[in-house]
Amino acid sequence: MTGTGGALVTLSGVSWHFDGSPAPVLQGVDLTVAAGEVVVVLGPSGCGKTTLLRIIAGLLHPEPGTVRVAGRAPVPGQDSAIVFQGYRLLPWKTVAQNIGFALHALPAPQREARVARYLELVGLAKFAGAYPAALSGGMRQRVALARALACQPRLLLMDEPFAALDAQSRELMQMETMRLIAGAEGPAPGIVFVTHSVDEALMLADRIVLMSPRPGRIDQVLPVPFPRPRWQADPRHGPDFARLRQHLWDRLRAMVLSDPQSDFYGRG
Ligand SMILES: Nc1ncnc2c1ncn2[C@@H]1O[C@H](COP(=O)(O)OP(=O)(O)OP(=O)(O)O)[C@@H](O)[C@H]1O
Repeated sequence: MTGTGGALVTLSGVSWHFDGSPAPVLQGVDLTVAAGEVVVVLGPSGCGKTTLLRIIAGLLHPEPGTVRVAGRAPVPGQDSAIVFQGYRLLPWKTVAQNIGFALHALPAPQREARVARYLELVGLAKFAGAYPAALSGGMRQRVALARALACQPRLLLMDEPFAALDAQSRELMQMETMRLIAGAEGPAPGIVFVTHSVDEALMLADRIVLMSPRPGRIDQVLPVPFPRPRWQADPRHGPDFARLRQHLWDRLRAMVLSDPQSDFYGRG
């Protein structure tokens, strides 16, 4: 799962300014993501993390700057799959239909076989015919993850996917996600994962990209050295975890307290 192979994603000088907004959201972002690498983007609220994901997905075109996924400008829905915080399942479709929704290009027998395989992988085979309303938050997020993985994307974009879950479900989903990705067919996808949680970043990332507030720039990039699978040799009680955690918190606190636009300005 560490970053082997060439760059899957390359961002060069990426900036973004919403029409009518007083300041740019992103400025001069340079970033690469290797095939199979997990890059976690961490930063204060409003620093442009979701905007960055939308640019990598090809939903927004940077101005100025370039983005390449596997060597070309990204095509939405073709070069990546996205998992959102709010699941975005279709309530009128069953679990199986939701997972198969993006697989319409496959002939029916192949589509059904693939849906069955991913239902099995996320442990929801018994719920194939259920509707999202009948599922818990954790189960819905597993369906959303299965739907994304079933497309066998080379790039998986995850936008605070577990933020709405309770603490136990959140930790189980972090663990499950790493297991599912390792167990999915084909080469492991590159992952760009957005979060506010320092601990989540440290448990999931090969590298953490720490962003500064408005306009969002890369403040620093930290390699995370803990071996995988991380829930077996749990690094959370070791001194290296505590040191990295402290470093990230100190930096986040300093950036937020010195940001004149932050609600916390002047409290430091
Ligand atoms: N469509 C839009 N038009 C104008 N401004 C926008 C639009 N979408 C987002 N913004 C603003 O751009 C900034 C960055 O938004 P973005 O959602 O990318 O940040 P974020 O880091 O993901 O935020 P959070 O951590 O709170 O989810 C915010 O100030 C937001 O209010």
